[in-house]
Amino acid sequence: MKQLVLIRHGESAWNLENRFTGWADVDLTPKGTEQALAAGEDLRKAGYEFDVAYTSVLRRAIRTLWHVQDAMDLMWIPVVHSWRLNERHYGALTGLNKAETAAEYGDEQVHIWRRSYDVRPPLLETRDERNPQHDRRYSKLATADIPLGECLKDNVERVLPLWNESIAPALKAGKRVLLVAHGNSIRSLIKYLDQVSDSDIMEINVPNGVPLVYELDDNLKPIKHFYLNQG
Ligand SMILES: O=C(O)[C@H](O)COP(=O)(O)O
Repeated sequence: MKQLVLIRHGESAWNLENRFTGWADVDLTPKGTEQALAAGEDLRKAGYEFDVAYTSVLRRAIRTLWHVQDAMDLMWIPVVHSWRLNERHYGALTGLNKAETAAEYGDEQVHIWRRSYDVRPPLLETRDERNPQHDRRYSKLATADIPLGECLKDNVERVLPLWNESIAPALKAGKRVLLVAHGNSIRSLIKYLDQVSDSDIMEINVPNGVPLVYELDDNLKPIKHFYLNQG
């Protein structure tokens, strides 16, 4: 049996302010820090161990992972940081308040932007200061790989190369994998692992800071999955 645990970062400043976040690099709130530490404590008490961790290049996920590693006394394990695990890029919606945007464009439009599988949000202009091309951490990426706005389908296509080239081989080699990422990069993995349909994935939401345990067979097909300490 192969073990993969997925954790969405703890509450961020913009989760609290109800703002579209995407690739904006906001930090955890005090509650987010508590959620991250509690996730680590719960995993430790339940006897989980990890051999390698994966996270994004965004601080809310990285700091969540740090707290989990700290609570588990696992600060020494190797960590892979990949832009491929970043949140879905929210394009020109980045930074806007979700309720105010719904009041302006309607609940239905905002639901489509937030949950449809293949409708992108309005894209950023190339010259927009929120364009990741201006950020040094993405300087080694091909321009074509740097998004100006993504739908979940784009996010799935960005996550899967990391899965195929690094995460799946680690699992197949018997490593117990901890992955701390974001609501939509985790939904992308759930969609792939459980072969969720394009319409059913719209109903799946991932809570902040609650470990989602996957037990996989030797071919990495899910045997079962469950949220730790959620019944
Ligand atoms: O990027 C964001 O705003 C959130 O992390 C996820 O947003 P969503 O719930 O609108 O997909």
